[in-house]
This record gives sequence, C-alpha cells and structure tokens, in this order.
Amino acid sequence: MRTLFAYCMLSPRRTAYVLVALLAAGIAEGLSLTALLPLLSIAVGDSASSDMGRHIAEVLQNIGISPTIGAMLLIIVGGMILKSLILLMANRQVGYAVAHVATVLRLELIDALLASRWQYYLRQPMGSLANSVATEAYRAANGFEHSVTVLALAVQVVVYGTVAMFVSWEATLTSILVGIIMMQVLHQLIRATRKAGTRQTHLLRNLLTYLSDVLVSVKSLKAMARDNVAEAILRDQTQQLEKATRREIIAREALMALQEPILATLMAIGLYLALEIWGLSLPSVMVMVFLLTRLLSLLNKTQRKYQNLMAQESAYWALRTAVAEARAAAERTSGTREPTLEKGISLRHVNFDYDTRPIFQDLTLEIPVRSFTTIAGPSGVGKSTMLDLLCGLVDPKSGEILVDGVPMRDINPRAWRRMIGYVAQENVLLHDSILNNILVGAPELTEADAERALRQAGAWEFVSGLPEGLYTIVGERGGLLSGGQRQRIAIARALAHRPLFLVLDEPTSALDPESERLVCETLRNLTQELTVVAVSHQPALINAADVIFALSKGKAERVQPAEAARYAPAERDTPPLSHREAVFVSR
Ligand SMILES: Nc1ncnc2c1ncn2[C@@H]1O[C@H](COP(=O)(O)OP(=O)(O)OP(=O)(O)O)[C@@H](O)[C@H]1O
Repeated sequence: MRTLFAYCMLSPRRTAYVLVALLAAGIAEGLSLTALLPLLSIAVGDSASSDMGRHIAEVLQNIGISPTIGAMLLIIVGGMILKSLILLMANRQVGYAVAHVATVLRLELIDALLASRWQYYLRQPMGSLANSVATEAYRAANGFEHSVTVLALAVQVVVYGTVAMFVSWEATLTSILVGIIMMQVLHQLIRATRKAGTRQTHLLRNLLTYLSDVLVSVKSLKAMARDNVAEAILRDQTQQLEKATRREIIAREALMALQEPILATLMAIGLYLALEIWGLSLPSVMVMVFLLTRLLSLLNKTQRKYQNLMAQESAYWALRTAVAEARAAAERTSGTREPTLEKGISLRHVNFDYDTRPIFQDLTLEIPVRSFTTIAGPSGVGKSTMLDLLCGLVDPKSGEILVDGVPMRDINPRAWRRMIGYVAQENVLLHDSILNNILVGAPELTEADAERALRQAGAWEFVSGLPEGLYTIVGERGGLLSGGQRQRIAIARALAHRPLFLVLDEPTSALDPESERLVCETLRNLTQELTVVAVSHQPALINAADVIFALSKGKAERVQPAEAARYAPAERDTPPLSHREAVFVSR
C-alpha cells in the first residue's frame, strides 16, 4: 500500500492520466465483447434473442440506422477500429508514463549524486550507481505501471461491485467475501515474490559493484592469472541471482495456477449448496454464478498485478534510499560571493582529519597569485587532500581558507571551481575522441580552444601526428594511449576553459624527461596569466616552482629545491590505493 501511494505521489498528474487511459481501455474491451454477439445476431436478423440485442436494435432504430447485414458489419468493423485506437492511445499513455517515471528517477539520482559532498561520492561503489541508474530505475518504472494497473482494476472492482449490488446484493457480498478469503489464502505467494524481488535487487547491486571493480582491474588480474578467482565469485553471484529469479517465477506461476482451481472449487461448493441444499432455482443461481465469476476474476487479476508490483517495489525503494542518502550528503551551498583571484590564497591554522585520522594540524601557508607553487612531501602526508581543500571539495574542520581575503565558505563554490583547471593523479579519459575528452561537453568551447590547450600541454605534436588527429578515439579509460599521452590530454582538458587557478596532482609522473621539461616550461609560462599549484615529487617540477612547500606531520614548511628533493621518486613509498581500486591493483 505504501508503495502504491508512493508511486501515485511520484507524479500525480501522470498517474491520473494513466488511470483514465487504463479505465478507458478496460471499458472499450468490455463493451466490444458485450456488444459483439448482439450486433452479430442483429446482423443475421435475430435481434429478439437477447435483452442486449433488443436494446441495441432500438437505439439503432432511434438514430435512423436500419439493421441490415451491411450496416451491422460496418458498425462491428468501425467499433473494432475505435477499440484498437483507444487501446493504442491508452497503451501509449502507459508506456510514455513508464518511460517518464524511469527518467525522473534516473535524473533525481544523478542530480543528487553530483550535488553530494566529495567524501560521500568517494564512498559510493561505481557499479552500484550504474545499477541504480540502469536496472533499478527500469524495474522501479515497471512497478509504477503495475501500481496504476492495480488502481485501475480496483476502480473496476468497485464499479462492477456497485452495479452488481443492484442485481443481487447477496451474490455480490458473497463474491467479495470469497475473494477476500482467496486473497488471504494466496497471500503467502505475494510475500514470497516480494522476498525474491528484494533478494534480486540486493544481488544485482552486489554483482554490478563487484563486476565494475573487476573490469577496472582486469588487466592486472589477467596478467597474474587471477581472473579465475573473480570469475568464480561472479559465477556464484550470478547463480544466486538465478535462484532468486526462479523463486519469483515459481511464486508468480503458482498464483496463476492456483487461482482458477480454488475459484472452481468454491464455485462447485456454492452451486451444490444453492441447488441441492437450499433448493434455489437454476436461473437465480446462474445470475449469482455470473456475478461471482466476473467479480472474482477481476479480484484475481488485481492480485496478480499486485504481485508484479511486489516483485519490483524493492528496486523503487532502493533507488529512493540512494537518492535520500545522496541528498542528505549534499554539498554546502551557503556561499554566495563571486570569487576573484587577484591577491592570493591563504590557509590559516587549518585542521583537517578523515574521521579519526588527523591530516593537518594548524596548517598555515600562503599561495601567491600568478606564481608556480609546488607541494612536496612523503606519500600519504596529505598533498592531494590539500588540493581538495583548495578546490573546496572538502572543508577544514577548523581554521580558514581565504581567497583574496574572503573566507572560502562565503564564496559560491561552483563559481570558484569554474575558475579552476584540475589535473587529477589518476587520469581517466572518456571512451571518446581526444576533442571530446578536452571539451567534455562545454558548449562555449571550440576546436580552437582544444588545439590551443593541447599546444600548451605539449601534446599537439603527437595529436596532430595521429591519422585522425583530434578525432582519434582514445579507447576505454584512454587505454589506446600511453600513460604520458593520457596525462598531457588531461592537462589540456584542464587548460581548455582558460582557468585562473591551475591545480595539478602529480602532473608529470608518467612523462619522459623531455615531455616533463616541456610541461614545466608550459606551467612556468602560464604563471604570467594564472596561479599554478602542483603536487609533485619530481625534481623537474620542484626546480621549476617559484614557491615550494614541504608537508610533514600535518604542517607546511616553505623550503628550497634541495630540501624538497628528499621526496624524489626513488624514496617514494607505494602510493595508497584509491577507494575505487581498493579491491585490486589497477593498471
Ligand atoms: N576520502 C578519504 N577518506 C579517508 N581517508 C583518506 C581519504 N583520502 C585520503 N585518505 C587518507 O589520508 C591520507 C592522506 O591522503 P592523500 O591522498 O592526501 O596523501 P598524498 O600525500 O597525496 O599521498 P600520495 O603522495 O601517495 O598521493 C592517506 O593516509 C589516505 O589514506
């Protein structure tokens, strides 16, 4: 009931349209069946054999149509066409509404996720999100269709029941009582369906989460011949899913199979009681049988649709929970001031921790504008975290970050980030062309912007040498390019929109010395127009910087290149695995 109500509230207007459409379809079906035989008998000149036939013949006479064979056949064909048209419109309305509900649910989740805090987003398994957007939204939307159908059938039951009351209230009340008893007897199967549906939702989520982790790491797994372990787990999960699907199927089919025999048995008992024990007349019993059958078939149909709804409802609630959680973790949007970057960025007495793990204590530093600042420090000290603080992706627990003297919390975070060009440590490219990887859908950017950015990133030479140039497809996660080429395309992406603040996390870790020299030169030249902050252990980037900070024990100290060189790659620990790669070592 809660699900039924929730679905109706999701889009009350559409629910009403679909309800009307389904009722119209029901009426059209019912009328066509009821009127077909009388029309045929009128057509063959036998209108007096039934009440309905006489009534139809009268109506035709009144509107001036003589009941000839030709006229009757024309009416039958016309009626069929009209019925088909009504069904087409009704089914179209239902289909459109289902597609709309799926879209609404998908967009709600996507919007909520993209508006959530970075920390929350990091903890969401990618496969689970993909599953929510694809499978759960689809199942949930089908649930919407079933719920409106249940409503439409319930309306039909009420209407039919009310009409039947005037014919025989005893028969109608008996039918309702018998229907309720039947529903109760078979309710166990509805419960089993709901349980199987919930299990499927849970298993599908796990399966897709695990599968996406495996696919991200498939190269290293194959190289170490460990893919069979993943395969065994995936096989087991898939088989469990099959079991849950089987349970749902058996519960559904059992309901179908049991409804008719139970109905027939109850009918037989009723007929025996009426004819043999109470001695009622056959015509009055036949009326009761007719009412009973119609009403109970409608109730049975309603229960079957309700069962379908129960199979899908868990997908709907799983999706709703995901949206609610993402919304609860929404980013702060309190800052309204438009940012400027004319003077500099200051971190004052900043404290930051990940839950219980302290990262910065009383961190204070100044980043001058139009300069090149490098942040060095041992692995795991918090360099990437500092970039996250600068971008406003995470907030300090205490202390302040000031941009041109304005506290970051007062600044509109999206406006601030629009001023930033960001190059991440792990550069994941889209499976698309180089051009689209640089423009990433920004309508204001052109091919000329991409070319300029590629030149700035020292990548134009290799891109223009490719047979398809900017239109070369980079493959899954950029896998058709070398690590260095991917890195330069990521730098070009960060420069395409002419940012004022360029933030780079290990931007040259995959470059050869010559490419690294070119990128350092580019970054130095860029400081005429913008402020550059790079995290790096590479001597070339450290030497190219105007300002170097070494992070250690939660604090920052301004140092000279020679001191920072202590963090050169030879001394570097194995970098920590990102959360997305926690299961396997990625390529
Ligand atoms: N989202 C997170 N939640 C919890 N802990 C985190 C999170 N991100 C990073 N950490 C932990 O915080 C510490 C600092 O991480 P960070 O990535 O900032 O280090 P880093 O100096 O950039 O390391 P590296 O040079 O190896 O990239 C690490 O110990 C890391 O495990």
